[in-house]
Amino acid sequence: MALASGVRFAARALLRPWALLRGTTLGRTEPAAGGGGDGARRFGSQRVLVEPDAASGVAVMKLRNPPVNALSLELLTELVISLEKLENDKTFRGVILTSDCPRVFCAGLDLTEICGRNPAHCAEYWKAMQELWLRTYLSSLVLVAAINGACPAGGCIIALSCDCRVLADNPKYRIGLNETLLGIIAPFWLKDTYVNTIGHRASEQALQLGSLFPPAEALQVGLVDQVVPEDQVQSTALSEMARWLAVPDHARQLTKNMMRKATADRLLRQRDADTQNFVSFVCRDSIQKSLQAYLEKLRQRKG
Ligand SMILES: CCCC/C=C\CC(=O)SCCNC(=O)CCNC(=O)[C@H](O)C(C)(C)COP(=O)(O)OP(=O)(O)OC[C@H]1O[C@@H](n2cnc3c(N)ncnc32)[C@H](O)[C@@H]1OP(=O)(O)O
Repeated sequence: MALASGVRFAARALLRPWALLRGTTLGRTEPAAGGGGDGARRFGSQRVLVEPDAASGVAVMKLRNPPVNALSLELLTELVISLEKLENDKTFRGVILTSDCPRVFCAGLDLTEICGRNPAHCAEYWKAMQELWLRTYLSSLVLVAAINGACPAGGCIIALSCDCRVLADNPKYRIGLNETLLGIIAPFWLKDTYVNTIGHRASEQALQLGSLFPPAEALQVGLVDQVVPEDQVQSTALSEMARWLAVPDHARQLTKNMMRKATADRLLRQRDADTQNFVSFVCRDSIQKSLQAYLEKLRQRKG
């Protein structure tokens, strides 16, 4: 029965991707009425706005932590809770992840969470980052990243954990794991996610150079799946979502798990060691100095 309804839904969505827009504010400038159409009720938290559309089974999850969606401990926690809520509600089959902040999808780790902080806080923070990656990378939902702004480091990891990525064609919106430029290194599970997406040689080079790819290069290296004009990112993400939802959930979910379980298990087997490695690394004086200098440089630039 579920399969039949799943197929029926998919046919409808494939014919009219815009049908998925119903009840969301996507494509509309004015603030949505209280709850959108079809009884959809927006929910979320201070830093994550969720616009569910029960009729389509698709929710839009917007990061809303101005000015740059830096991954604070609160944002990490609220993202995990919002995703878990949608996964537990069988009405929903897909989530589009996007930004509510102009020009930035997500600026990566909130550096103030690890600069000048004690080891206990750094450990708590890193566990939250691990949890978000595990939740998104292994999600039973279809996750489509609608990348409507800059997407460095931790932001890139969130996008890479999705099933596919649509990037706005703006040369300022660069994407990549640029950790080495801050004097830090990506942990193995970020490396693994990169390798699984763009291959070993491309990852080896991009990780060492801390490459931030402009849209055309990101598409060429396979870091994103589509590059479209900025005003088409959300509609393209919806069309892509319809393509993925045309597949019966059970078969797609088992296949996703087959493809990703080994990578996730590597972290699950050594999660405490990974946390200890992170804490001992970032709490080194030399690394603290490097991060402080980077933050200072950021604060001095403008625009
Ligand atoms: C040890 C292993 C860890 C591996 C895992 C992940 C690593 C990381 O994620 S480290 C973080 C990497 N992130 C970056 O390198 C991005 C840094 N930010 C930028 O490049 C720009 O801010 C960005 C392109 C995202 C946006 O540019 P603008 O729109 O011009 O904004 P501003 O640069 O003016 O920034 C506004 C405001 O935000 C502060 N900011 C920016 N990024 C961060 C951040 N990641 N953490 C904390 N704060 C950040 C910036 O300093 C400005 O602050 P104010 O001057 O106080 O307004």
